[in-house]
Amino acid sequence: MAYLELKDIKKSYEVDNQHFQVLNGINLQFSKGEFVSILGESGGGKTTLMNIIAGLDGNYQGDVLLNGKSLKRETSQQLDEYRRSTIGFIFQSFNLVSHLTVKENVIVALEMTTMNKQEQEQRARDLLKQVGLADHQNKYPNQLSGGQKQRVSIARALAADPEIIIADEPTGALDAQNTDEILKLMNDIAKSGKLVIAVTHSQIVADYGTRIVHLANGVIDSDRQLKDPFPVVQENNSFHSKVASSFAMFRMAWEHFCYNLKRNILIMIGSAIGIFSVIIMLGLGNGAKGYINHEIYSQINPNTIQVTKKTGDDQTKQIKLTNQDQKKLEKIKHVKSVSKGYFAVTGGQLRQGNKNIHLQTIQTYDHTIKTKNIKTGKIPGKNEILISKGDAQKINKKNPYAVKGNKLMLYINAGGSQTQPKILQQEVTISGVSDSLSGTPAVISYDTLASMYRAGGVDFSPNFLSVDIAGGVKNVEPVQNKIKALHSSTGKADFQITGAGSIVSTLNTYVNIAVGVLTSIAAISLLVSTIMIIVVLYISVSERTQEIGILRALGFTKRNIRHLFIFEAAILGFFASIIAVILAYVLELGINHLTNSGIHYSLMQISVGNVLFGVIVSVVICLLAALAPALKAARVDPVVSLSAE
Ligand SMILES: Nc1ncnc2c1ncn2[C@@H]1O[C@H](COP(=O)(O)OP(=O)(O)OP(=O)(O)O)[C@@H](O)[C@H]1O
Repeated sequence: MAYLELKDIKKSYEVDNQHFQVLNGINLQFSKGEFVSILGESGGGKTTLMNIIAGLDGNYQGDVLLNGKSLKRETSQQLDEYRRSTIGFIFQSFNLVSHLTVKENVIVALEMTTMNKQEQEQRARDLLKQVGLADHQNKYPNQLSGGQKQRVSIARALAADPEIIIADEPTGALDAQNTDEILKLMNDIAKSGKLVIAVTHSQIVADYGTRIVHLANGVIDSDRQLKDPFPVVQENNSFHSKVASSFAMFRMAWEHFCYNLKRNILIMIGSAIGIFSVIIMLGLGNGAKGYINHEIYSQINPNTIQVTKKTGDDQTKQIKLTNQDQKKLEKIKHVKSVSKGYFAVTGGQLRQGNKNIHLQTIQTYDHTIKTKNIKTGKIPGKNEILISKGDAQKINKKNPYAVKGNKLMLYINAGGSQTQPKILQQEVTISGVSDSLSGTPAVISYDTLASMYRAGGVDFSPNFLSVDIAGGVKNVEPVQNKIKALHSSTGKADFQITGAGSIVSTLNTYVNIAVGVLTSIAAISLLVSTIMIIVVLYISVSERTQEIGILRALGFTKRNIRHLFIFEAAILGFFASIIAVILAYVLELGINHLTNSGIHYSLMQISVGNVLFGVIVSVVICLLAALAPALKAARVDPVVSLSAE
């Protein structure tokens, strides 16, 4: 049984509805150890026949049998495996991968074997030595002569130790001396027991082999045996072929990325601009939110909120809070303590000698008042009052903090009628001065105020409850929501949150909306970057059509090709995001330098989350952008791409 048999092979092309019959019933048998030259006129169908033998073209009539087994029934994956393990290619135009070195070009074929990296390196070195290129291993193809390129191509064809070497015009681009050297090498290959089939126009090449087959008008018109085939040598390889691993494809993607580094840097800068804009918008959002919170929290304690009863339609009505209300609030999760408070909207007066200070509002002490704002003195105890710096200046303009310890009369209007207002009075000592402007409430203890009302015979109940929340700011909003959800027996919501603390979350919501809008605007540049990446990857696929053809001819699967482009896109995306992050951090330094000297706050705060977001978005965008070009690359027909100009 012949090692390779062609049975009645017919092949035609359809162009513009016209039928071109190229092969019209080819019957041939080949054995191992033969060096067969196929001669014929130009356009006679020699390359077409080679593509069929090599399993690159499956669209023909008739059959190709390898060891009696039909290739016709093989799937696309099985044909990939056939090319990987059985076929080695030598092309007229060498078809080396331009961005890989001589050694890497040989290793490409070894990526599809069970050899480890070290063994691959060793075999590539041995093969290059065998073809006389030991000293040129690290050169790129464009640094080699034509003869040298063809030797690399031979070394690559031999790499996976295939049984059939197919050479399409192997000496077509070479001078006489190089032709002779390449023919010797091919003869050696046949001598080693392999089947060498060479398509040629050259009689010199034909005469070198063991057999000449002549093709004319789509049929074999002569088949001449020149010499006996070389004897078959039994070899037992320590390796066999396999599908290239994803890691191998990643390495190839990385090699291509490095080879085109300058161009890739420009692409990455382009795509980094989009990610950069999004990261700085998010960073500014964090900063703005942080600044607003910082400003509010520097005045109030965020972990204490003030709760009042809902007044219904009558806004002027004061609603008293009861012990029962206090207990209700105390039961809420994360509530540390609830204390009574009173906010006297009617205000009052402080009088010292002939000096009269009008107090717009008086509030009982609770933890919303930050002790760090008390510039001198302490929080007010029994019969003491804490006043603002603005009010203290009305007593001692030059040295307002010196009023601490002064005794004054405090008058509070406790209602009554227009003609007979009920004025309560008490001598109080200034316990301290807070660093706030006039207009902020003067503060006394709840007990002091309660005993003033009692002494004046006026009914007194708290008009707000002050709720201390445990576990930090994160618990404030949940507690606020629970309080707002408490209902009275009539089914109406009972409580409302007052004071500055209640607006923090509202403000944060507004900032989040503003950041969202700005980030969406920044995302437009991200969209532009994405379109750019898609265009670049499409161009890259077109540019690399021939490389894809070479890889497919070597036995790389469609999946391998898809991975190659996807990995390259992922590498682009990752490094683009790194550039974006570096640029964003540099801008952050600059902006914060300015804002720190202006408002004493770092207005840009890029978080680790923002960086991760940028990296992930960049990689995902590049992967999505790569999807269509990668699929296009995988679909490229190797026969068409190998003949690509
Ligand atoms: N994809 C194709 N579509 C249409 N016609 C094609 C295609 N590929 C090849 N042909 C035609 O088939 C015929 C045989 O081409 P082939 O390349 O096999 O010839 P060849 O014998 O190798 O020629 P040469 O010696 O000039 O390389 C030619 O007429 C060519 O124009």
